[in-house]
Amino acid sequence: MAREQLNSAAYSWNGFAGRQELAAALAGQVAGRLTKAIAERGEGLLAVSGGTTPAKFFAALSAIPIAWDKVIVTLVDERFVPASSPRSNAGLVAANLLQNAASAARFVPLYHEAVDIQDAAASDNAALQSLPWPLDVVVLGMGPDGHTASFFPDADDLAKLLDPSSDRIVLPVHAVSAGEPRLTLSLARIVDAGFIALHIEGEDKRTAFDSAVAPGPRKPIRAVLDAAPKPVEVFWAP
Ligand SMILES: O=C(O)[C@H](O)[C@@H](O)[C@H](O)[C@H](O)COP(=O)(O)O
Repeated sequence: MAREQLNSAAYSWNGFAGRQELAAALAGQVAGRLTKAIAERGEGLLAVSGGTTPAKFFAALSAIPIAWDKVIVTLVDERFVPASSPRSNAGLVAANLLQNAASAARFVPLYHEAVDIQDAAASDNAALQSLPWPLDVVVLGMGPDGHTASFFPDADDLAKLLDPSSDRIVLPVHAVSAGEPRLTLSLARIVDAGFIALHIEGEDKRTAFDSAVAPGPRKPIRAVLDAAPKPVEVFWAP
């Protein structure tokens, strides 16, 4: 497996020659971590991101025959739209990950009808308390602006979203650059995960990542790297 290993205290770089090779490798890692969690505590808790990057990874993971009936899948973040919307991360996960062997998993969405995003976040926060925290696996994406989850640089209350000591599970997000209002897991819950992967593809994302880890104004992805108690595993392909 042709991969480029670059390490630092905050992250471990796993570079792949192609996106399909990355998808197979990341899916294997995630499946292995979930299987270990199931062996150790009887269940596995996985949070995945949406967007345009994860589809190949989701398809590869969905086909791996682990004990999916003991896996709970939720979202790192969600747009404030119903699952029927083409913008829905729940819809993306349903169509690409909760298929094949993985169709046996339990899915916990973030979106539900609510008066506004604050109400939706508050009821999510209550509902998700009962999940078997901490996350065993979280798979993050990243935008060219260095956002991850829904930690957009122009978000209202960004400091609250990035507070590593927050006791919140789900927070509301208002950010002009995000498009619609968002629901996001807090940074505190994300960095508490047993395995933190960052899945990025393309030269623009590599440039954005290199910029985010270089000295200079701190971008949201850097807040995650800084707060994570163990190196974040970065998976990248051109
Ligand atoms: O809801 C979302 O959009 C994601 O959770 C978000 O954090 C995503 O990972 C990045 O925006 C990258 O998105 P792309 O994969 O589309 O580049």
